[in-house]
Amino acid sequence: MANKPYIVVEWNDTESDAKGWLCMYNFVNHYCGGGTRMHPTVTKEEVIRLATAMGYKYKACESETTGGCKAGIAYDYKAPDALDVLERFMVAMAPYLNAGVSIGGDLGVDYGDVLRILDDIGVGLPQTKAMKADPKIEQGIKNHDEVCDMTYDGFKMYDMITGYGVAFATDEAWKIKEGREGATVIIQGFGCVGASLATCLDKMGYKVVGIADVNQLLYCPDGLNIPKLVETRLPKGELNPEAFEDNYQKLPNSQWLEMDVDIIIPAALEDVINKDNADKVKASLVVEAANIPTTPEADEILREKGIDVAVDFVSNLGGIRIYEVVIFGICDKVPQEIVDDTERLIRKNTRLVFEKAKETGRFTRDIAKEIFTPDKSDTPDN
Ligand SMILES: NC(=O)c1ccc[n+]([C@@H]2O[C@H](COP(=O)([O-])OP(=O)(O)OC[C@H]3O[C@@H](n4cnc5c(N)ncnc54)[C@H](O)[C@@H]3O)[C@@H](O)[C@H]2O)c1
Repeated sequence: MANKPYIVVEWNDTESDAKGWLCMYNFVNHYCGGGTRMHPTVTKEEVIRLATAMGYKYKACESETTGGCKAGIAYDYKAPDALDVLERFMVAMAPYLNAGVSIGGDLGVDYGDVLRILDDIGVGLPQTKAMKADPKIEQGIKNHDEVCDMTYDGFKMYDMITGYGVAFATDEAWKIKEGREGATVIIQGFGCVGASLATCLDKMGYKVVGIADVNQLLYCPDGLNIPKLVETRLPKGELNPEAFEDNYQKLPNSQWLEMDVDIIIPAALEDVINKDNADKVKASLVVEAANIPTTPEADEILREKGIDVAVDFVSNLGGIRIYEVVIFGICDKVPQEIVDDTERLIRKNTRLVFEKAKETGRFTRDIAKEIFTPDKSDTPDN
């Protein structure tokens, strides 16, 4: 059983005060994958927790080809030299990237920028030697380039798949809990994940009554007009006040988790449900769209209160599953086929966890961690 990260690398920028870490939690088939985040508050511990979650996520993703990793840079992603910092970090990490450590985007880092820098510094899409020699993978990479440009329900595939997957996890968990039709939902975050998640839930008949972004909690007990809010959304996932209707209330965004609703979904930042606020949660289901949004202390409070948690590494695996199925040729480059595959997998895994929780009365995170324990690491390619 892998319970410690296999490799952690630390980096200090020579041109700025940026600092960064690459944590390779485990290699499977000499390969691992995960995102890169940039934020002033990133720490080594956070990167390790995120990489650990990636290890569990690839296991839940049924991957036989990839382990989990994560990169994090402590720097302001809005700074004028943020992309230069990202490039210098990736140059420093190139020996690992060249050996099959595949890093993508995450909070504050755009996947397109990562792909462009990887090309510029001569790495290309990170692969092991065996992958580079495999014509099927070469074709998979070409297919992946095409899939990145495809759309589904008006969203680019990568901007859609994680949010839709979280919506499927929500629906499966809610049905097993025998929750009422038209349940009310509040989402924290309206970026890539939050906007597509709200769209899919709205289409499935859930009533999205609140959305929190960096500026406020927008709340309406009768339900928000999701298509309009999505269509008018501002860059960086901000709600557009021009789309607000007269009966909408603008509340402080810290109130997102204490409103009287059936389901709350953190889809923005880490550690937002913590020891200082977990006792205020009134919902009976928390669905984790963000990575590590609940601290271990908050978990204890939710467990005591009998609140179920659909955990991050099961609910939000859409973004890594799409990469996996396209690169390794599991799905054709057909948007509906890719969405169906993600839906099948996320519903199946959510069902496994929630049915066992119902049967045993145990906490969902404990069950999920048992079922999806990552494999012990093998080595990087050399
Ligand atoms: N993008 C993906 O495919 C993907 C996949 C898996 C997990 N995740 C995780 O989901 C989360 C969101 O990712 P994203 O890609 O949607 O990010 P994003 O940058 O597109 O959007 C972030 C959203 O959070 C909001 N926000 C920021 N600070 C806030 C605050 N204090 N209160 C309320 N809202 C706040 C922003 O206004 C924005 O709406 C992250 O934890 C990320 O790691 C993303």
